[in-house]
Amino acid sequence: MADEPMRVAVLGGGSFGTALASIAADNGARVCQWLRDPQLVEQINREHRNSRYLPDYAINPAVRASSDMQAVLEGAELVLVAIPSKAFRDVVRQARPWLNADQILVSTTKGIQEEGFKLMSQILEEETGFAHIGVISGPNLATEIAQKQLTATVVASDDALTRTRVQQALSCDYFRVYASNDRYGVELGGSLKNIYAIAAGMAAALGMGENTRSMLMTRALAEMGRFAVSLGANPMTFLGLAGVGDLIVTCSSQLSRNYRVGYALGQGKNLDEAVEALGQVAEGVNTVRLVRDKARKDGVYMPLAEGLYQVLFEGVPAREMARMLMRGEQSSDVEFVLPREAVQQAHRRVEAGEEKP
Ligand SMILES: NC(=O)C1=CN([C@@H]2O[C@H](COP(=O)(O)OP(=O)(O)OC[C@H]3O[C@@H](n4cnc5c(N)ncnc54)[C@H](O)[C@@H]3O)[C@@H](O)[C@H]2O)C=CC1
Ligand SMILES: O=C(CO)COP(=O)(O)O
Repeated sequence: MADEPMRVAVLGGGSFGTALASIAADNGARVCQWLRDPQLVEQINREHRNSRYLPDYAINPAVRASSDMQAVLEGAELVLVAIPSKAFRDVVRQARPWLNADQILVSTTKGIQEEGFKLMSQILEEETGFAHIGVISGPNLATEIAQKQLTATVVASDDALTRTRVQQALSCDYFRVYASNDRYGVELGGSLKNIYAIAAGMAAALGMGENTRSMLMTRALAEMGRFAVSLGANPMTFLGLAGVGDLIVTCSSQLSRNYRVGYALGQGKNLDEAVEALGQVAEGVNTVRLVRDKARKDGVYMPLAEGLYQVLFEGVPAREMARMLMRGEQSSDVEFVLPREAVQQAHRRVEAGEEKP
């Protein structure tokens, strides 16, 4: 059986689902991709192109597209779910009758469900109760993958079979798959970085420079780590591709939709116009709201998420927010080395005259 090509199903006809389907087919797998739009199905099968979400790139002709979910899922060993977070649970429910416990189910979606603050692989688990569940996340701009730019991702699961099968299905000469057993941390990193990509796009549109971008990205990492700790997650995972790696790419590239939404806002568009002009999903818009609310509720200090929320939803001008953030409390560089509270206490003591030079 070792020589049999792996059977891979991809749910989702957007840019990432399409890019992943093509990688797996390049790697010799038998790939079926499910999408709703029959015209796009027809185009993928006939022209090997997805003009709606990934124009200008050739899809491996071996990818078969279909809007028949049952046909796509039956017999699949690996199922990649590349559906925006808002529709993720609905689509998994639709798929449920044709899923079975031997299959490996992997979310590729970087978003959070509002009810219960659930990540997508938790939804896979809840809806199926199966054991082989994982996520992939990392610096993976779909357009660059479609160009076969050298790229790496992380597969995260506490199930070794899931990690190994995903590595077998997707690793090829332009795509490298690293393994992690911290599913929650990897998935959380992928969702959180979208917030800061919006902020980085906005800063760029306002003419802010590379020092600013660097400050933003590094402080974003500090804030993400703080949030992870508050949720009992391991902040060390953010040192990898799914944390720092994804933060770098999405805070630096116009190919990131979150960055582009931020850029449009920085140019003076309102949120509805910016999202409308994009025509694709920018998960960070919803994530910033959910994370800001949760941080407030749990008492986690997240000034960047709070600031971005106020710009997006409260009408605070971005430049004004940047000024306020620069005048925020004096803080620690790496809080795992010097705790933030120690910096604040030292300030209080000096200001109270308790510490003389
Ligand atoms: N595009 C990228 O570069 C990357 C995207 N991702 C993640 O992948 C996830 C999927 O996004 P993309 O493919 O990029 O999105 P996209 O915006 O390119 O496409 C979304 C796809 O989902 C479909 N869809 C939406 N609602 C649906 C529903 N109710 N039923 C069936 N299909 C539905 C749309 O028709 C479309 O085919 C996102 O959460 C994103 O964070 C992750 C890494 C890279
Ligand atoms: O997650 C991504 C790249 O790793 C894609 O980012 P956008 O969703 O901002 O396009």
